[in-house]
Amino acid sequence: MMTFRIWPSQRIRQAVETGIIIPAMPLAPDQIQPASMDLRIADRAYRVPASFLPGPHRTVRERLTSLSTHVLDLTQPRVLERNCVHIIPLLEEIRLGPTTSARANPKSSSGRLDIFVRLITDYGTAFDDIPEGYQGPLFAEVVPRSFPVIVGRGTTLNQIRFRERGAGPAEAKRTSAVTINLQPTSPDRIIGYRARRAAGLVDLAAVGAHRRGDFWEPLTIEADRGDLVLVPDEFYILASFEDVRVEAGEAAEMIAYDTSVGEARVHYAGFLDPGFGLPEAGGTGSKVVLEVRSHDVPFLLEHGQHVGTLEYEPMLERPDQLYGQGIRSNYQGQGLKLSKQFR
Ligand SMILES: Nc1ccn([C@H]2C[C@H](O)[C@@H](COP(=O)(O)OP(=O)(O)OP(=O)(O)O)O2)c(=O)n1
Repeated sequence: MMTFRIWPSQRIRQAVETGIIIPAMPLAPDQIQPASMDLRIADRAYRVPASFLPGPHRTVRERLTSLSTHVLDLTQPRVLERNCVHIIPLLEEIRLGPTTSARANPKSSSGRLDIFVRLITDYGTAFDDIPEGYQGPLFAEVVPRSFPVIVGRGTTLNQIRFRERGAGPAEAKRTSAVTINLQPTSPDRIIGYRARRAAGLVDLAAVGAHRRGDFWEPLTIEADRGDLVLVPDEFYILASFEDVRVEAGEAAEMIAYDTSVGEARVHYAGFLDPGFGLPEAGGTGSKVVLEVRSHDVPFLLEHGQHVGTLEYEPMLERPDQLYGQGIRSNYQGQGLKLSKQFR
C-alpha cells in the first residue's frame, strides 16, 4: 500500500536549505507558494523548429546542440514571438530522493495569457512529470499563442509541486466537477473575454499596466441565452459556474474532462493552492478560470457543460501560509478575472 502527499511551503524551503533544490541565484520573495514553487527562466532562450522530448538516452542540452536555430540573451528583456517554440533553461536544479517525484504546471497567469508552457527534463519521456529520484536541470518549453510577450531572466512561467510516497492505506482521490458558466452574474453581463488578434506586446513584469480593451474583447450574454459559439482557434477566457474551495490540508489539480469530446480544452494552468476559495483566507466565491479553445469546427458551448475535474490530494503537513493569507495572491475571491498584467 502506498500514499502520496504534497510538500507544503515549509518542506520546500527546507529542501532549498539541504540542497535538494539548487537555485542558481538566491530565491525571489514569494517564489515558494503554499504547495508549489515558481520556477524562474535563466539567461538564454533557444529557438527550435519544433517541440521535442529528449527520450531515455539524451539530455536536453545534447538535443539542443542539433536543434537550436537561434539564441536570445535574456539578461535583457526580450520578446518571445507568437507560435515560436523556445526552450529555456530554468534557474532551479533538483536532486530528488528515491521517494519524491514532482509535477509541473503553467502558472495561472501564464494560462490566462495563453502562453503554452511545459517542463522538460533530461532523459524525459513525458512533459511536466518528473520521476522519483530525478537529479538534474529543468527546462521550460514556451510558446506564446495569443500575444507576443516580454520576458527576462527571473520571469516565472511555470511551477513545480513535489509529491512524497509513503507507506499507508491508499486513499481514493476526492474529485469534483467543474462546469462552464454562461449566465450573466454582474450588471455588465460579461461572461468571458476573447483574445484580440494583432494586439500589442504583453510585458509580463508590468503588472496592471496594460489596458484590457486593447487585448481582449468582452463577451456579453442575454440571461435567456445560455450558450456560446466558439470560433475555431480563437482563445477564450471563461469562468467556472462552481465556487471552488481547497481546504488547508489539501491541494488540487484541474484535469481536462475529456479532450476528445469537449472541444473546449481546459488545457493550461491546473494547480490550485491550499486555502484557495476558503472563507477564512478571504476566498468566498472564488471561481476557477477556464482557458478555452475550439479546434477545427465552430463549437456550441452550453451553460453547465462539464469541462474539467478537480482532483484533491492530501498535503504532507498543513502549509505555514495559505493562498490569500499574507502572501501576494492575485486570484483569491475572484470571479471572472484576466491575468494580473491587465487593468
Ligand atoms: N485555471 C486556474 C488555475 C488556478 N487558479 C487559481 C488557483 C490558484 O491557487 C491561484 C494561483 O495560481 P498560481 O500560483 O498558478 O498563479 P500566479 O502565480 O499566476 O498568481 P499569484 O500571483 O496569485 O500566485 O489561481 C484559477 O483560478 N484558475
